[in-house]
Amino acid sequence: MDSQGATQPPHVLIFPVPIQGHVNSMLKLAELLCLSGFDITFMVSDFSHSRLLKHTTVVSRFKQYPGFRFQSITDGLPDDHPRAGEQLMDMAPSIKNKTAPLFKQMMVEKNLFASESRRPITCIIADGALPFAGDFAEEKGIPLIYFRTISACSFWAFFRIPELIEAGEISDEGIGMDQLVKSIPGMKGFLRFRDLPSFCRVNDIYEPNLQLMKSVTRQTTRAQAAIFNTFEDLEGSIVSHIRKHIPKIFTIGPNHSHLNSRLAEKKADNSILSGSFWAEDRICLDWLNAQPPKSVIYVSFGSITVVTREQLLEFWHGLVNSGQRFLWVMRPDSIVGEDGKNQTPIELEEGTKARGYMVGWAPQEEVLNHEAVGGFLTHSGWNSTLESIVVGVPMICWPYFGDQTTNSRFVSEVWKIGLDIKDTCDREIIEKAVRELMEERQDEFLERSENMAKLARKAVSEGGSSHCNLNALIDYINTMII
Ligand SMILES: O=c1ccn([C@@H]2O[C@H](COP(=O)(O)OP(=O)(O)O[C@H]3O[C@H](CO)[C@@H](O)[C@H](O)[C@H]3O)[C@@H](O)[C@H]2O)c(=O)[nH]1
Ligand SMILES: C[C@H]1CC[C@@H]2C(C(=O)O)=CO[C@@H](O)[C@@H]21
Repeated sequence: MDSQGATQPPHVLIFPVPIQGHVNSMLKLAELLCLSGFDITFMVSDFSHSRLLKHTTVVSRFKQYPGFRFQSITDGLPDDHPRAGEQLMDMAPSIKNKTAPLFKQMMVEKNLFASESRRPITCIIADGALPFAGDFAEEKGIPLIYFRTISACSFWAFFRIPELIEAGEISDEGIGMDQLVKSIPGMKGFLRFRDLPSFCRVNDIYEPNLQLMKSVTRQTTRAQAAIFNTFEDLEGSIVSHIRKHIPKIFTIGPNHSHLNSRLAEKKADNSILSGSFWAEDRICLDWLNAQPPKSVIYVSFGSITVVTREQLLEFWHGLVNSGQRFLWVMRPDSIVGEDGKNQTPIELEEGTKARGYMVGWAPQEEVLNHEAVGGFLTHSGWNSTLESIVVGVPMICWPYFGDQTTNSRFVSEVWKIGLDIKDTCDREIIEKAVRELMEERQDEFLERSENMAKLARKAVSEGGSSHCNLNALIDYINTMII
């Protein structure tokens, strides 16, 4: 045992990219590790910290774990920066130039967050999209584990960018959108160019975001281990390809469901841990209570997607014309472009009054778990995808960017639990897809989705793959202080 003595547990620094989808899954990880008695310092941007304080109960929730602390740091962007849509990528240089040096300084000045009751940080679990955390860990000789908040399938596609470029599959001349991609083992025969992560859609292979994603993904291999928010029955065959490059991988997901399962085992309060950056409108649950089972399609495009008014109207017409009930999340900051002067057509207002309900932000995990919900029109963010999978809700995928274009192909072609309407935004296509998912092929989609849900729940129950892997991860982190 080292000089801190046998009594103090490992002290883990958890550091997500400060955006909703990354903070959510890493907060769940934090509570999972708190349950095993670890001390945790959770590093979060000032912006997301203030959102968490305003819209969630994280402070009282984590009070039950005396070894847990939040530490906030700037993301380098002004407060009024939108942090959504195309401007999201402004975060990469601002984190690199402003957050990274400050992080280093803070770690040194605060003596790796050591105090009388806590060891200095014994292990860093950093978001894999934060390479500077890896630089710091290497420089100081602190064990590093990268946590990937995206799916294994999209990570593997990102990982193969050098081979895709080498083979001319991402090229300055471009290849056909429907051309099958050959350079990704495990995805031959169904992955088309259009299903690659959206950063691959370039005319110039030196395009900065493509190069950034290429290097960010490849540097994952320098960590001692990686954690994926997925489960073996879902993505084990893809993970086995990644293991050839990163031998120690812990698949412990779906994290949100794993947390519920561990809390239930401990007979602790297993209410949902919300990390929402917006106020959750809980009245929509009352509206859902009044709807028949599996009759509502839930519509949400996550925290970053923005749509033009034109696109919004296509969705709206498609939903109203489908004749199905819908619950639609429209974030206050999610409509761009147009001047907003256009009036909403009267038939849409009437169709919405009759069968729809709109909110600014929903308690999504609860909504998806509600018996009235029978489908999810989603942007295919990885958390949303997993949250839908766990409760057996089939999806219509309308990916917006990044990993989502790959996730949606796996939903439709590999797991066959939904439809992929990427690269279209047309009221007739939307209407047809909604009818197909909610009526014509509902039984077929529900059957496959429910089977996958059983596998997900098995993975996070005692003896399941994710459950065993989390135990192994905890043992592994414990060995770091012996
Ligand atoms: O009304 C809402 C809408 C969403 N959510 C939650 O917000 C999270 C959204 O996460 P995700 O579905 O992953 O989407 P993004 O917010 O877009 O997440 C970013 O991070 C993900 C994880 O890396 C990536 O998969 C996405 O592509 C990236 O955009 C989920 O936990 C939802 O439950 C709510 O609680 N209420
Ligand atoms: C916001 C994008 C940058 C990082 C995220 C990501 C990752 O590798 O973690 C991939 O694609 C996007 O969804 C995210």
